[in-house]
Amino acid sequence: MAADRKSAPLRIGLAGIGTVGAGVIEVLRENADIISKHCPRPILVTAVSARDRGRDRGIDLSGIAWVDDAAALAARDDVDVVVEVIGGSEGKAKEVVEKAIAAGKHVVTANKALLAHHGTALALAAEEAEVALAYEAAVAGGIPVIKAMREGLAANRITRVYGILNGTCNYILTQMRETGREFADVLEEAQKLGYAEADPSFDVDGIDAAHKLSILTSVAFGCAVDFAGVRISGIRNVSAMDIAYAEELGFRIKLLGLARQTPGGIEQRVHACMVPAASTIAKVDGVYNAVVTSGNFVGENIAIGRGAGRGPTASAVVADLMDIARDRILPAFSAPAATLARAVQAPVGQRVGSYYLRLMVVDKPGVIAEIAGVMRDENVSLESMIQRGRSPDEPVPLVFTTHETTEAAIARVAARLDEIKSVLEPAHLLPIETLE
Ligand SMILES: NC(=O)c1ccc[n+]([C@@H]2O[C@H](COP(=O)([O-])OP(=O)(O)OC[C@H]3O[C@@H](n4cnc5c(N)ncnc54)[C@H](O)[C@@H]3O)[C@@H](O)[C@H]2O)c1
Ligand SMILES: N[C@@H](CCO)C(=O)O
Ligand code: NA
Repeated sequence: MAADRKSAPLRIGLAGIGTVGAGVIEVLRENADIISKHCPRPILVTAVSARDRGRDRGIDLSGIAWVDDAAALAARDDVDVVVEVIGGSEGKAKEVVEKAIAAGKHVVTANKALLAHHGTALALAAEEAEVALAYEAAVAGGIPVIKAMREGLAANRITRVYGILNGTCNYILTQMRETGREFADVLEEAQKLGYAEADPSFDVDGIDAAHKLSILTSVAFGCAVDFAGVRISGIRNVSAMDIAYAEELGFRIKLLGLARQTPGGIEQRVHACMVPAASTIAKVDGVYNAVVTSGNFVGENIAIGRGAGRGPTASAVVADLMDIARDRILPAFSAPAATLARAVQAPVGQRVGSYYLRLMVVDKPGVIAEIAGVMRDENVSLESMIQRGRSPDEPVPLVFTTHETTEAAIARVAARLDEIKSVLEPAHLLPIETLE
């Protein structure tokens, strides 16, 4: 019996046949020979479910059972693993995963929103049911970052993890820099390429990166997933002008997710920031993601790869299926779920670092002195200033970089500058991350 099970097919119920789901079928078919070399059990999709049965997806579904209600996949005798690639933190996706676990089926998902909101509870349920909850595709797409952190780096105390965690934003920022095009144009392109979330504001407002960061934080620091503890802002306010000034100042603008252990607790932040143009992360462009992990013995470890799209994401889903077929099942978030306590979150406003500040001002004598006075009052020291172009009729940009200061001090500066009549727009503020 045991020998039979070891070579019997691992049967998949696929919930969702969109970008990722169709990719999973494609990888399993096209790479069947290579997969069988690494894996003692064939992996077969036996049942599928999606919203629209009649849609032409360009893949042959003959011989695969169609299920109208994806949650019914859990009850099928011909399904050992439910692959959830529907998306969304609530609704059908959650029901599918919960029912699968309750029915004793393994789960593989690409759904970071679901895990960010319900990851710890689902991990607990999966452990109690003695089934896998695997989600490599959910964080940094095709990069095996969960595997690296949970296995390859497992002997380390992790002190910091950060990276480019959203392919759509990185694609948009790269295109804006390379072509000077505006944000909205490029977003449409990322959607067409299958990179963006169903609601692309999740990408551009930093929510998707925060979902992923909260999962990484849990794996890295052995705490409960705490999405509410992430401070989030996105890239909507990054303009072509800031991208050009970044270049001039020796930086690139990236949307980063950063988590680290501080004396006051765990700090989790997602925001656009300037990074040194010469740094490795600055050169990670397009749909590529990067995850940089610091461990107390290994030092710094960098993984780079495609973070979104059909092929890379499906590659990660299938790798998880292969682990299940090999009986390699680990606790979802590295530590056993029952030990994942809610970590203290670091207090807000305590970031210490430099800032980029762009103001749009009326070009008249005394403006700079007034601005410098505010900085002096708040004890914020200037590192550089760029003023170019004179125009009595139009707002002109004034760009500053500061020496090290606190987030709270720079926020007070921005609020006070907003009250100056000759400052025409709220300050465009970006942290400068030296990544040291
Ligand atoms: N596209 C990517 O690059 C990528 C990368 C990593 C993770 N993900 C995640 O993978 C998941 C799927 O993303 P996608 O890009 O493939 O989305 P998609 O919109 O292309 O596909 C979603 C699929 O789910 C089906 N679906 C929707 N509601 C359903 C319901 N109630 N019952 C049954 N089926 C339903 C749709 O019919 C469709 O087949 C999401 O969680 C997403 O965040 C996507
Ligand atoms: N929308 C996501 C998909 C990958 O998780 C991104 O652009 O990174
Ligand atoms: Na991954």
